[in-house]
Amino acid sequence: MTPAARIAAAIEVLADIETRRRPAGDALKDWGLKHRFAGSKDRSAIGTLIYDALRVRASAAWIMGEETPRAVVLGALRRARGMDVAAIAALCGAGPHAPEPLSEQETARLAADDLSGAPDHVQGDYPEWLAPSFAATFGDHAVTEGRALAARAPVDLRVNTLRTDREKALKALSHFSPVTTPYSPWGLRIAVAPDGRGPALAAEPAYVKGLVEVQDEASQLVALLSGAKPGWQVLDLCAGAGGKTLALAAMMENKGQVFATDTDGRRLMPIFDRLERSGARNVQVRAPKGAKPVLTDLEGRCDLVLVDAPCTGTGTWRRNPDAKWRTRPGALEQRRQEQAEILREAATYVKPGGRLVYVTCSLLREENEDQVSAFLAASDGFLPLDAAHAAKAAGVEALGQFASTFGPGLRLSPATSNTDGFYAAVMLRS
Ligand SMILES: C[S@@+](CC[C@H](N)C(=O)[O-])C[C@H]1O[C@@H](n2cnc3c(N)ncnc32)[C@H](O)[C@@H]1O
Repeated sequence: MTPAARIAAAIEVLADIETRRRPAGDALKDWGLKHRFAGSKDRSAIGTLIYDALRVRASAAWIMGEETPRAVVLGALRRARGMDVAAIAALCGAGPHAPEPLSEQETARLAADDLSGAPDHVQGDYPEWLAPSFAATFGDHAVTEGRALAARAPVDLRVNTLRTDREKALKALSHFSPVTTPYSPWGLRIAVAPDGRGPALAAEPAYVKGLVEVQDEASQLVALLSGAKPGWQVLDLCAGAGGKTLALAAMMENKGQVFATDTDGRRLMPIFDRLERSGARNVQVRAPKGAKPVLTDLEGRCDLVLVDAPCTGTGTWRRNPDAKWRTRPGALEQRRQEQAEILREAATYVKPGGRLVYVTCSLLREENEDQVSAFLAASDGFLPLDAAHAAKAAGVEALGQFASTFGPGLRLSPATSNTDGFYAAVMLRS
């Protein structure tokens, strides 16, 4: 396919996403099935363009003066790709499968690229319904944080210390030119190519042999902050596919026990292969059994309970630009209620002298500091550990600079720590 035909295809797929409210991945897959002549490079280029368009959907539509899929894709070529109007004009109308030629108005709007007068949520490319939460969390930095969340993310890997060390992993992956991450002692970072393609890791020997796992640096850091030690009894209450579970097992050097559970058994499915690959042998997966409790024996027994809570996922928009527009306004309140319930339950498994660590991949204070403060106010016997202290104790003193000013815990974000957005608070039970 020509570059112009790929743009026309991206407009078509974006129309499908918007009119049928479909996840981008599903719409792209369907398009590929119906257009078998398109090769993997074509599909990847179309997908990258759609994700770039979703990153800057609001600002692209604003500069174009309309919200049609065509306007969003053309605006994104300008705003996300930095193409000038002549380059965009050269693609439109270039052959039978290209988008229609630019109109005079489109040419003028692309040339002006004018965001003056746009509200913060448009300038920062986040949903209007989240504007009050962004303002409450970031104040004057809301646009900066939104823009950083609208950028592409690198691929971060966690070196699995059960199998190797960072030097050896760096060598094994040297053909991808990885660099070490600034904060996590286990982190490697690989830049994505200008076409948006990341490294093909699934077939990479270092990955297949479990030397590395894909995990954003912030996700590694919140596991590190938990302070898990060899020999501990640890409950990973919202284990999902096991990203944090694997990091905890490595921190514990396979000594002690990690209990990994999740109310959604399907989400736990990938954990079994991942455990096998990683060489983690101290993890017991407690899959849900209908209404039958599966954790009763752990009540009051755990040194550490990690709550990697369900959340709006605002911190991961760099990797899921689709999600920022698909999340509905009611979701924040629903997540808040779930988080409060999970925290109450999690507290029952912590032994006296043990710790409860609350984590989200959201940046919103309603899901983070406010949630933890409300839990602490309502529960006897838990005290927050100062964030700078927790960071120092975990060997990542530099994270103290990200201590929250709204309450307990610390917050990482693309704009401040150049990671995904995460929040973590450590609470100690007396
Ligand atoms: C942020 S995800 C976990 C990600 C995972 N820890 C990782 O590192 O890959 C949150 C998980 O919480 C689970 N969840 C939701 N409500 C729950 C509850 N009441 N108890 C336990 N898990 C719950 C969801 O099914 C989801 O898998």
